[in-house]
Amino acid sequence: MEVLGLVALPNWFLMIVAVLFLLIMYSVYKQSYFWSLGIPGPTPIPFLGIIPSVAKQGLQETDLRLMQKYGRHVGTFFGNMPQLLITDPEMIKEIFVRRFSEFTDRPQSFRNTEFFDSAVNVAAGEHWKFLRSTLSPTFSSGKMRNMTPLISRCLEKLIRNAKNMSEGGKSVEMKNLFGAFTLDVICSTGFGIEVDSQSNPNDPFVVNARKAMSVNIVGPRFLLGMMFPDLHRFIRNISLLDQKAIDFFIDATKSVLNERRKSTSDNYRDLIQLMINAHKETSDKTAENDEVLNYDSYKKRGLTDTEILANALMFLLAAFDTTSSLLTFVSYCLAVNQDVQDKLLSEIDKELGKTNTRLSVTESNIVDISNRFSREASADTEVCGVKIPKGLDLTVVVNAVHFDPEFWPNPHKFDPERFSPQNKGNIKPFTFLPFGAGPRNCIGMRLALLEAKMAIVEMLQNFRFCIVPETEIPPKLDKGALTKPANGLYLKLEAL
Ligand code: HEM
Repeated sequence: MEVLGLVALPNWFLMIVAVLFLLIMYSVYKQSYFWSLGIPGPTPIPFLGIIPSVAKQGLQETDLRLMQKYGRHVGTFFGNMPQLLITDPEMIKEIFVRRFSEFTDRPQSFRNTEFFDSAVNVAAGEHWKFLRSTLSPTFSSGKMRNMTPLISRCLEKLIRNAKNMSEGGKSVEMKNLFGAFTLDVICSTGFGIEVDSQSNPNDPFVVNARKAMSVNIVGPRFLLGMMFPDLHRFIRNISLLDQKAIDFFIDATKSVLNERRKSTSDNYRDLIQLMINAHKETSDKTAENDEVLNYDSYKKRGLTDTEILANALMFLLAAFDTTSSLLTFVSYCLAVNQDVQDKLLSEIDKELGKTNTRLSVTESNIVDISNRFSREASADTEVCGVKIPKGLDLTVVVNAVHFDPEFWPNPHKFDPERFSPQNKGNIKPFTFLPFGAGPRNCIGMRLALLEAKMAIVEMLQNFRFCIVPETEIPPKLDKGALTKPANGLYLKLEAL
């Protein structure tokens, strides 16, 4: 074809230009979303939105910059997916607690293959209410206490491995050490399977667990979903996770289920057994969520095998990296702040043997292991004067709240005293959100805190955490959605 009678352009070239033009128009149309709502935010890059900035600076840094520049609610695009980022405690309270019934579900982009629709963190509407009410008693304080013998066995392996790794004064990579421990704990408390991840890294359970957990967040399937949100329902059954590893766990869980159904023993204390028995349990009445949801009224049947399989897998994925990162940062903070380590040791000596030991150090360290958590608006509405259309992804930026000097004076100081009984009352509501907020907060919080506290106490009774020349201060953080060290975290474990 000739253009203005001057140059002859091949048809294929014009076709490509036309397709590109249409694609850019599609993206500009999608990304005009926040302009029409009058919500502030950066000018999006077609198709990519904030992805280039996340790839370059990491999610945490990008979020912090956006919130500093645009305020407590910012309209952004992850690819072509609109996300309203929030750090306003009033807005968080409205969405996550007061008007929870209008914002119950997680955003569409959260959905993986159909199999995972049966997992409590993905399930929607009435199905989520049923799953949450049936699974909640599984994580009650009493059930967690029953799990302590399982955790104690993993602690023995942790200490043995820590001794081996630190032999001859060698520095120890803490994420690796605690990663093996948390994997042992979730295999044992979740599936009733004993592994020693550190000593037997080739155990098929360990190999597949690691594969299942290494999600490439900026992989092709994820990017395609973000750039073309309208295609989501067509591509959703392409797994975001390593399908072979997932299949391994489905088979392993199926055989545990079959064995349990044949067994007459009532000695099993793990999550699989608790899920098999879940419908017989009543809710933990002390749980704040029960007041909001009246969980017992939703429990109408037992869990199906698919629901047990999907949730067992989800617990594995949710428990591993989070708790091991928490432990890694606790050990780092104690190594850098020897005075706090001394104080904690004397606290442990005083409290040991008592139940419910307060370890404010652990609490202060869960600050932002999960950088973000989200809900979806079920209808067009308005919150705190901000227009929210149906389907919008509302995401709390946890690290921006936790490092906000207006809520946390001197936010980068490691100061566990902020969480002491005397000071706890000064914390502004909805500014401390390590496990999310409202009835859909982290269901595994008690298990995570129990295992983390037990591990810290045991480690401190055997070692002193010390920094070495390889210790990165402050540690460079991974660019993804979870706060973890980018290059590992090296410490010396001085035997006591
Ligand atoms: C330090 C460790 C952990 C941290 C920091 C953490 C953090 C979180 C956060 C921020 C959420 C989102 C809450 C919301 O949307 O309001 C969440 C949800 C969830 N967590 Fe955890 N978590 C941890 C450990 C665990 C463990 C050990 C398990 C299970 C064994 C677990 C299972 C879940 C599940 C199933 C959900 C989804 C709940 C639902 O949608 O109803 N987490 N977690």
